[in-house]
Amino acid sequence: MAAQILDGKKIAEQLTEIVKRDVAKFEAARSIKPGLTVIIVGENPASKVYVNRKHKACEELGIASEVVRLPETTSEEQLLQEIDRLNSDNRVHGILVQLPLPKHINSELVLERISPLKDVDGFHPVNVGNLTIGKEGLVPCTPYGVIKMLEISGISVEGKRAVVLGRSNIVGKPMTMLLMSRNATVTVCHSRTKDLAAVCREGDILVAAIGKPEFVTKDMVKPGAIVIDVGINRVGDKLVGDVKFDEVQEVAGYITPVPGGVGPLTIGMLLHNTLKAAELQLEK
Ligand SMILES: Nc1nc2c(c(=O)[nH]1)N[C@@H](CN(C=O)c1ccc(C(=O)N[C@@H](CCC(=O)O)C(=O)O)cc1)CN2
Repeated sequence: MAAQILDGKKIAEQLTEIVKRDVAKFEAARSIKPGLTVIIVGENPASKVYVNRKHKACEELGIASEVVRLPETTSEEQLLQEIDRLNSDNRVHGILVQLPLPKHINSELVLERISPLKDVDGFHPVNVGNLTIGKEGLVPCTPYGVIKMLEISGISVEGKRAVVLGRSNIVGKPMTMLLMSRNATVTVCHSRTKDLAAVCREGDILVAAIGKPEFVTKDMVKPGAIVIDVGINRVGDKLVGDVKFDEVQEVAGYITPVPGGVGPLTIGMLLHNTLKAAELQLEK
């Protein structure tokens, strides 16, 4: 029997409704609007689309949104100064620097400059450290979106064998922590793992985040498994995930498509994090 498709667009709409209600409650109680500032450097066409979507989503939810557009020639120092300015502006609760940055700018340095309390991407070492010790404050949006997708779909990870394919700081590692703290037994595998297919086949849950188009094939999936595809790869004019959808859906129990799977939840989680950041700053 073909897998049940987890429809990210529908689930993201449900998530947006929840965040919208929470933002309204916050504003009524505090008389403050949560505020997000997104910085984009350069003219990357996909980045421009994502930044516009974030701005629009904020407007729809009652979050104050500002986009700082800087030219490709912006120096690292100028960008750091802009972050310093936003760090000390108390109307700005969340700061996000859209990635990728131009090659002459050190992304790590830039992301570490954002105040951990305003780091709505959850990429700052302080937030990474908190997640590692089981304190979920500002959590990276994509893996957090996967968890919300499973929760909203009524799928529990408790006690399940989960395999995370990919060990990036942005997805693989935080995904592992989030699954582990929800009592899944997690194996992380990557490009150097021996007998990768056999390891992947152990997963009741398989999260593919390796950044290789259609890498996961049918023989790598346990029958009935929950297959979450985090990959977004452009191949020619087509968008494909890390999973070979057509053949894997024949064996999986649940599967996320690309597009229309995990991607749409990323922006919902960003809005959730913006509200969370505003709450954290008011607690201080
Ligand atoms: N600072 C950050 N930069 C980037 C992040 C991030 O989380 N923080 N992630 C990506 C871009 N991104 C959000 O910024 C993002 C990517 C994809 C989607 C999405 O909804 N994808 C759709 C397909 C969209 C399309 O047609 O192009 C899907 O998967 O269905 C949302 C947000 C890199 N930079």
